[in-house]
Amino acid sequence: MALSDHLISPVVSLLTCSTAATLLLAAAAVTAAVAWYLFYRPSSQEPCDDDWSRLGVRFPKLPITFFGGSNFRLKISQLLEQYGDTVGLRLGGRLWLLTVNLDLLRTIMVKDFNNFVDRADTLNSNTPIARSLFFATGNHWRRQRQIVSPTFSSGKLKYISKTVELSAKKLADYLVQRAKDGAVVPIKDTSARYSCEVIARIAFGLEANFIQEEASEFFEHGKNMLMLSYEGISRFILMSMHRVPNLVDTCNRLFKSVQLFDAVNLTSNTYFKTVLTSTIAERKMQQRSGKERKHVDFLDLLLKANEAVRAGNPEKDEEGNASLAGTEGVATKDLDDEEMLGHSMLVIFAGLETTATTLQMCLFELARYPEIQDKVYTEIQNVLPEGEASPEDINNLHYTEWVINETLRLHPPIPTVSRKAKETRTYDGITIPKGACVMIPFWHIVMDPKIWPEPEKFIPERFSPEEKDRRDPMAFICFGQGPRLCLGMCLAYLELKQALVHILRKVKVVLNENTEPKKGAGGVEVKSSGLLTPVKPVLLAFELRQDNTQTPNSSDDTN
Ligand code: HEM
Repeated sequence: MALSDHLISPVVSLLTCSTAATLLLAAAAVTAAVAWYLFYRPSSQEPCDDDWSRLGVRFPKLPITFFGGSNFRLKISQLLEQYGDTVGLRLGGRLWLLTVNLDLLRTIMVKDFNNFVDRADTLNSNTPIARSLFFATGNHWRRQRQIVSPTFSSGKLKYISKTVELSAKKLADYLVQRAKDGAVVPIKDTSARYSCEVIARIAFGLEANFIQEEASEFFEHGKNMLMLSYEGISRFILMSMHRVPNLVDTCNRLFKSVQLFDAVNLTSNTYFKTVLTSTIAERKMQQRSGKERKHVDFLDLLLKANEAVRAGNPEKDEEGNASLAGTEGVATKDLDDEEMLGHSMLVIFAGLETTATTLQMCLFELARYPEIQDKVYTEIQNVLPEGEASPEDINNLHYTEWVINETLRLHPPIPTVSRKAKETRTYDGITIPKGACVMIPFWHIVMDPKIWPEPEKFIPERFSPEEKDRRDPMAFICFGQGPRLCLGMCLAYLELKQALVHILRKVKVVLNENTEPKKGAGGVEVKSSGLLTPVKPVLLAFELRQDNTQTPNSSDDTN
């Protein structure tokens, strides 16, 4: 299911501190057991619902459950195999349309976007992040997206490119050191430190040094901002109680109104509120005094964009506007302090895990396929053999980008997204009723052999211009699609390419007897749902590429 369904679904929202967590976890487990007994028994043979039959959609006659040994991905694949590319379901008391039909997805995500602006769930939280772009609905989303989109455009990236590069060099130096030590590297943690450092620096201008530093409050709170650990229980309860009408919506309203449960870790919320509130206030004062800062960051850009809205002249930017094409409404009110805070926290949350997972899996694939790594290295040597990598140089790394895309195809960090229908609509005989949710499993689309021959193989050339022209663009939607596309896509490519340039110039990434997986042992086994997570932490080894015996000094902090 969607990120919001898996990670922040109502019951994930249950817990905010460890004592309460233990009690509530126990209560949730008992509730789940009772619910399981009352609403779903594996022996039950009676049809669970036929709502979808009059809507022109095929649907399973027996209740669907994701428990009792089944796993989410497998179940979804079985359903699609059995019923075709579009299947009607009832889960958590809601109607869900599961579809991998690319024409229908184009209609939902792009052509008729105005009827599918919202994702399936909002965040059960009373903290600022719950009001941010990812979780906003309808006109609240439109207004925020219009204000923040121009600040994330590729044109604006030139302001922050040098700052990203600084962290990429530090990452490479760190790996050189590990190569000299002969140590294996828990690459997810290292990649997460890199992406978190980049965000702290480019988003808020903070003097972050997370790559080398063992303990960092910002990094720890960034990783733990949302209560991910209760994901399993939330799914268990929601998926099982399919017969309770409007269960999810009722839980959402209840948990939010009683204020007992919060999907956000409140300690992390307080930490970020303190750090970010003072940073925002300081920056506002600087802007009022007309002082120009040496290094521009996203906060500066956001304050300017907000000021423009207040002055009645919202920023225009070809990408920002294009990303809102086909939507209604214009931003007439600037972001208030709470919204600024929420947006800042969202950038940390949305940018940290996704980019770190992609870098982790990309380095693993390069270690697994040394000949592909050699090609990336050769391209880097040809395009920018040494010195600084400007955004233009980075744009010319075509093969490197194919490798990143192939990594995203095989390992999409967010494997599923969702949409919710505002009104009832019929497309080609399929009716999606008002309030129904659409489940879009990317990982299923990107493994379809009709679209991607030999889908399990890592073949970067699939993304050459000729191959791309032959394919429906909806077949590769790992950043989403339409006006609600990932806001940080250009930034993610910049971060990933800068990291690869500086790492591969200095070291080779390899698998050996001490790595996880070991050399020749095949792929990485991942957990079946939610954000893409390997079952065992991936450990990679690095070898010096040339004379890197000197103590690294390339990353002197010039900020
Ligand atoms: C490889 C890295 C990344 C991947 C694969 C990724 C993927 C996604 C996906 C699938 C969505 C949902 C799109 C949809 O519903 O159509 C999304 C939304 C979003 N992403 Fe990313 N993302 C990445 C990096 C980032 C970064 C670096 C940032 C910001 C710093 C970011 C900020 C956001 C935001 C704010 C949204 C919500 C957009 C909205 O609702 O309007 N993402 N991302």
